[in-house]
Amino acid sequence: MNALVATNRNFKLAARLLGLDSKLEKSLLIPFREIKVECTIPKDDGTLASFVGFRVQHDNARGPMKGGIRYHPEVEHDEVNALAQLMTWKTAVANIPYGGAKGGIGCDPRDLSISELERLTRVFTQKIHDLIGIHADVPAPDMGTGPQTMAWMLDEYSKFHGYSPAVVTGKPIDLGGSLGRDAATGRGVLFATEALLNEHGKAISGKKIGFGNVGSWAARLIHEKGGKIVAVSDITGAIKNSKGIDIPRLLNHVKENKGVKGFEGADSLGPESILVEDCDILIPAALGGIINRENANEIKAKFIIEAANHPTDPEADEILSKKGVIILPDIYANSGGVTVSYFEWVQNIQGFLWDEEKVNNELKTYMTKAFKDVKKMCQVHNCDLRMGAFTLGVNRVARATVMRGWEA
Ligand SMILES: NC(=O)C1=CN([C@@H]2O[C@H](COP(=O)(O)OP(=O)(O)OC[C@H]3O[C@@H](n4cnc5c(N)ncnc54)[C@H](OP(=O)(O)O)[C@@H]3O)[C@@H](O)[C@H]2O)C=CC1
Ligand SMILES: O=C(O)CCC(=O)C(=O)O
Repeated sequence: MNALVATNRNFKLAARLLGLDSKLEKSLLIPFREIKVECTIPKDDGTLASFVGFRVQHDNARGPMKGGIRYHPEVEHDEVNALAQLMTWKTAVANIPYGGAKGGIGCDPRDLSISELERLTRVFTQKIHDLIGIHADVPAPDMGTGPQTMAWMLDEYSKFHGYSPAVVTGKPIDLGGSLGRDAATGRGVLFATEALLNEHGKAISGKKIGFGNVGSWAARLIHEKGGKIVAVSDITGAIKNSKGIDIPRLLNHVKENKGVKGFEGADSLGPESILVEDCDILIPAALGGIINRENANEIKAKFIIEAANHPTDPEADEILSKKGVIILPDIYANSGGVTVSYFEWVQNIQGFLWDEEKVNNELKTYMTKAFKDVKKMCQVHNCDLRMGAFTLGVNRVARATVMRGWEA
């Protein structure tokens, strides 16, 4: 299912549960601003290459718009719109003073050299610099981007506006990045998983996950807590060891080989079959829409923790719910990244650096509080965790919108 259709469907279900006025519902759904830019760069061989870049600013009722920048071949209009909308509800669920945005460039970063990626990032920043800003819209990394991308964005933005570290988060530490941001989404996934399992009287045991920034940090931290990771995948392939994968050794292998493929100590798997492997907890941590009506019936996990954004189609949601599978939704489960981005922004504005322990403790406090808030909405509306999170987020944004004078 198209990502925007799926996200709109979840929003509308939440709006009905909340009894939102239909005009307010429509206004909350329509993005504040959609930016589409052409980015042409000279390649290293002297030829020109053109790419399309997007920034969708969905809503700013609760504060500056916030969300990552994705470099991936599948980046397109509807997907970026859906991701921007999810950011609006996510920042509200986390109860941090932001709205939502998302951006990206349709490109395969694996096919571009470092200098080509730098030129592309600088051209993109030149095209959007007057529409982002510390109190307007604050980008961060997402798939295919990282601290280096944010360093280039910061540098290019600062040429127009003066040195402004708080204009992006997820920066290198030397440029004002926060300790703990790199691990934050994965650490938040761990805290979210613990909160859910605790409620069900269980402890961390077997899992499987994608293996980028979020997936590899989640795997590392869950492994440290005694969890058994039985299968992981990335773009190079999927691997499995039902006795548990040696995660520290796998992390070294990935560093040296740029992927999980060829890891000794696990068998290789078809990329599709990883989702339906026998395990207690499934943690999708890559692309959207991978759990759908084609595979939902085959999933054996009892819990799904959505580290990725919108990994589960609404049709799959229905099938899984009938099977009794419990899904911890993206707008709560992966909110650790944007929460520590908020801490980074606060540190930059104050010109003060927190130690990592403070970052991690604050993150745990926010994640625990958000879990309780989501659960409360589940009780009020007699709904599942996804609708609990959506009603929580949408209600907070709706209230802020009305208080700011939407009626006028
Ligand atoms: N970074 C963050 O702070 C946050 C990220 N998220 C979400 O988490 C998810 C992962 O993001 P992040 O870890 O940052 O991104 P990364 O780019 O670090 O990792 C992405 C992972 O997905 C894999 N991948 C990419 N394309 C495919 C494909 N076609 N098939 C299978 N695997 C693929 C990559 O493989 P390979 O490494 O081999 O390319 C990699 O393992 C995304 O949904 C993102 O929106 C959510 C909240 C915050
Ligand atoms: O850290 C941020 O600002 C945004 C992270 C993000 O893109 C996400 O949560 O999906």
